Amino acid sequence: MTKQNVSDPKSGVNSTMYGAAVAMQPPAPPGSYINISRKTLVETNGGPRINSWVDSMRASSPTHHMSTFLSEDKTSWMVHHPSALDMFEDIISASKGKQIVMFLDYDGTLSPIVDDPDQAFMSDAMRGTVRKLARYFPTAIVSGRCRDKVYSFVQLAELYYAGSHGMDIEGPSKGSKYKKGAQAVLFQPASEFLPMIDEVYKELLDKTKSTEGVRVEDNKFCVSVHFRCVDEKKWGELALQVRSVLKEYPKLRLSQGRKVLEIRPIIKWDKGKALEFLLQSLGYASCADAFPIYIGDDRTDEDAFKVLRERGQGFGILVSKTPKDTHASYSLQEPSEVMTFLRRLVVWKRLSFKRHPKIHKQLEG
Ligand SMILES: O=P(O)(O)OC[C@H]1O[C@H](O[C@H]2O[C@H](CO)[C@@H](O)[C@H](O)[C@H]2O)[C@H](O)[C@@H](O)[C@@H]1O
Repeated sequence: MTKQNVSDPKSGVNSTMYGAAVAMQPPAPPGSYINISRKTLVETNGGPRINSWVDSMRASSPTHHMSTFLSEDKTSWMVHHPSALDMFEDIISASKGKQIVMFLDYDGTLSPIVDDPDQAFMSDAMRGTVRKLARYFPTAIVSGRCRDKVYSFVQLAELYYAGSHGMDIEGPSKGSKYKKGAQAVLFQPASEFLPMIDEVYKELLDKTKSTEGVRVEDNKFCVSVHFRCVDEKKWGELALQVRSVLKEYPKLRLSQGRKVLEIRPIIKWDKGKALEFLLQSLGYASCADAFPIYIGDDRTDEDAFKVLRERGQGFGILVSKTPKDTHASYSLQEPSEVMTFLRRLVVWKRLSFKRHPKIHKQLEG
């Protein structure tokens, strides 16, 4: 899959671009992701670059089924990103002697993707599984959504939450029961951008109101413009509307998720930084102690997968039915497989506690 490192001298933002974000590039291959650079954002006025926006919008959430991929592509994908269920024993043995710390994305990982973002509920079975998981492992939800919103879906007070793509982090009110010295957490590195984000949210609402099916979501430190329900013929029009707002805001950047344009501050903070921050807050700054497992389905989760690869610590697991360009080590196909994987972790831990009942009692208490 095509992949380019792009440095924008204007904003100083370096972004990895996959596929068609640069003008006149061929369309991105299925399954790749795009960050639209500020250059593309501000230096053009319609024409071919809007076409590349539309290409990248198309590539952000491919509809291709696994059966449409060449068999060598599928084989190569499964060799390089095998199922985390098939590799469960290997994952466990790699974690030996370390505390597993769980990081879970929300949409597309714990809840299925649906048309209406307000209806993306997780099942009671998934909630029960995550509750049990958090009994045995420090667990954080890391989401692009506003923290309050994702909390209202998950409803588990014992978890850590990182909302707005990691720009709004809060720990459980009672603190961590896993590690002495874990700090109480509330961290909002983009708070100075709140008035700007609020302004942009309102402008985007106004500017896009004529486009049927568009949905603008206020995620507190970032804004999502959903085009899942917008007719594909209108994507160019929507791209123009969004660009006309954003060109006035050099301190904001645009990236893409699954049928969504994500607008956020250009600060160097993302889900990967949030993961590192949470590990440190939990008292696991040293790689020797902790084994992080991050499960996510989206472009923004790649920042966290990349951090784990670079640190050589733990693993990333990509939730996807189709081959994608990813820094994750393993794959799971859909939220139901995520639930199975989490349940196996719980069962494995319970069994190991049976062999060490004293530790079990301490944790349960
Ligand atoms: O980091 P996440 O928890 O995965 O959040 C990323 C975005 O997720 C939501 O949008 C996605 O899910 C919606 C509901 O299934 C779907 O309609 C939409 O097309 C997807 O992009 C959420 O609404 C966004 O605000 C998040 O940024």
